[in-house]
Amino acid sequence: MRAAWSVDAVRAAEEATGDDFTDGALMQRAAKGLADIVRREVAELERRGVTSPRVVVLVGPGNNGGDALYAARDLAVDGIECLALLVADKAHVEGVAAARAAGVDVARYESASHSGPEPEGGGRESAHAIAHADLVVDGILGIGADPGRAATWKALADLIPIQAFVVAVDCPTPGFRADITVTFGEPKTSLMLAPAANGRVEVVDIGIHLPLGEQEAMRLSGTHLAHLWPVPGPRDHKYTRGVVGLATGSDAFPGAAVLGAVAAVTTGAGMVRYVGPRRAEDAVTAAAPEVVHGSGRVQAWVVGSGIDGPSEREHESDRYDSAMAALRSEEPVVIDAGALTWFEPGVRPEGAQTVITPHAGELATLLQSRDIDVERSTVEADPVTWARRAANETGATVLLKGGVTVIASPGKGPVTIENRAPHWLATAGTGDVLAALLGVLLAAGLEPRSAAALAAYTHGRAAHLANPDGPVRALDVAMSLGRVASELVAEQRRVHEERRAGRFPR
Ligand SMILES: NC(=O)C1=CN([C@@H]2O[C@H](COP(=O)(O)OP(=O)(O)OC[C@H]3O[C@@H](n4cnc5c(N)ncnc54)[C@H](OP(=O)(O)O)[C@@H]3O)[C@@H](O)[C@H]2O)[C@@H](O)CC1
Ligand SMILES: Nc1ncnc2c1ncn2[C@@H]1O[C@H](COP(=O)(O)OP(=O)(O)O)[C@@H](O)[C@H]1O
Repeated sequence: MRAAWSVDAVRAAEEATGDDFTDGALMQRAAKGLADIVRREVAELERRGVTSPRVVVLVGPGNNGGDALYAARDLAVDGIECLALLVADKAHVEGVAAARAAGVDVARYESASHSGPEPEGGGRESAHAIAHADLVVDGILGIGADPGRAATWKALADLIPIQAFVVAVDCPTPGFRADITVTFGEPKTSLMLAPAANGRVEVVDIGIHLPLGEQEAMRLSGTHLAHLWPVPGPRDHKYTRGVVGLATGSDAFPGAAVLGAVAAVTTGAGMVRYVGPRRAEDAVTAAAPEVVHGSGRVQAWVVGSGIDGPSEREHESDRYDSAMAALRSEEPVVIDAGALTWFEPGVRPEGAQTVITPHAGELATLLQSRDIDVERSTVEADPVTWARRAANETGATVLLKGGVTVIASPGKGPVTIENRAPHWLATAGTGDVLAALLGVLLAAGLEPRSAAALAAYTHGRAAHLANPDGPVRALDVAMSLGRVASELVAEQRRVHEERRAGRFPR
């Protein structure tokens, strides 16, 4: 499991040390840890044949720039030359002085829009220095970054050569990429939310430690998740394994029913029941003859994929009636797509397990319907806060879909983040597959939070397996679920055998 803390919690812990955190021991420790890692990477570049790697340190206006300047000083003391470029209209004054005193070449970046004074004795440097760097330290913005104003330095990010190694200080400046992010104290949630931008995250101990249990977010390891996969035993039969009911698809969108049915059958449900209009039934039978039609006893329902919620409700169609009946059932329910617009207070029986699977736009609409003023873009900018808010407003477990999936349950506990899915998964129909997969896991008896975490992880792995590093279609993701399940079961077995052999599993 990986844990991450909120920026507020990290700042509070730093303040609680009583350190003068603009220039005290914490910053010196952060700078030393950063310099150690840059030194190691410079040596690695040399080992790979880059002679005297050119190191450029980009220095922003706040303490993040301070860390970078002190690290440049530590490197200079060790004989590693670097150019520190001040890219904002102010810079950490003591850091500039310390770096210069150690022989660092401190210059102002000349095309930055600024009115600030020249550093004493310092020159000006242009884009050329960045464009020829072998290693760039991004010390522009850290946890004080205001992403709303982050376009300021986008042009600098574009100057960094593709082959240059980039080390981000604490977290990458918005719009910058990093090969390594050197973060201080504890990992921050923002690093989990943008895994592609961070590269590898290395945590430098600066003497602050936040208690486990108070983390804001966590990501479960593949091994942990593999152990959640339900495996049938000798006494099982199809009903004990779990029957999932699908109230999905419509005359307008029969494909959603097909995708969900194929996903549910392939995932390994004990049985799949389908309830929907004739056209969708026929399509489901053609694609998945294992599916049983008509209502009946189930252990979990999936409701809403491929349903136009407002229009079905207005026409009070049979489709609406059968899906509403499923939505009102005592069994665990996954509420997806169109059915999210029917999820009003009181629709689900008190205490019944509910998982909702909105994307950011659907989550905003759901909250607006409950008089909460929020837009899609607001949710996208802070998915953790809004997933939590929705869980507490609705009493449901929220699986918020997107480039990174955030899972929140009612209460104050940490959210679970799943950030390993390939971005090729962003294609129509994959949400229908996910909802059905999740329904199967609930029907097998997993509790909502574990089922949601396992479903999001399995979904991403299935996309990868379907076509590694390339485009996927939703049907292929659905068809890959059975093979992912067998990989997870193999992982369970491997760990079990290692334990039996007395070896501690990896
Ligand atoms: N706290 C500690 O104990 C420790 C902290 N440490 C280090 O400090 C870092 C946090 O430092 P920080 O608080 O100074 O914030 P930082 O990220 O440097 O940015 C603030 C400056 O940027 C500006 N600005 C922001 N967004 C902008 C934008 N989009 N576009 C333009 N300007 C923007 C903002 O301007 P303002 O909003 O004030 O106008 C302000 O000037 C942390 O990540 C870690 O590296 C370590 O030393 C360990 C101990
Ligand atoms: N950029 C992305 N990277 C990885 N996965 C993504 C990305 N964008 C969306 N997804 C995933 O793709 C699926 C899309 O679901 P959804 O938006 O409901 O589409 P549909 O309704 O067409 O099936 C979700 O599982 C979501 O988490």
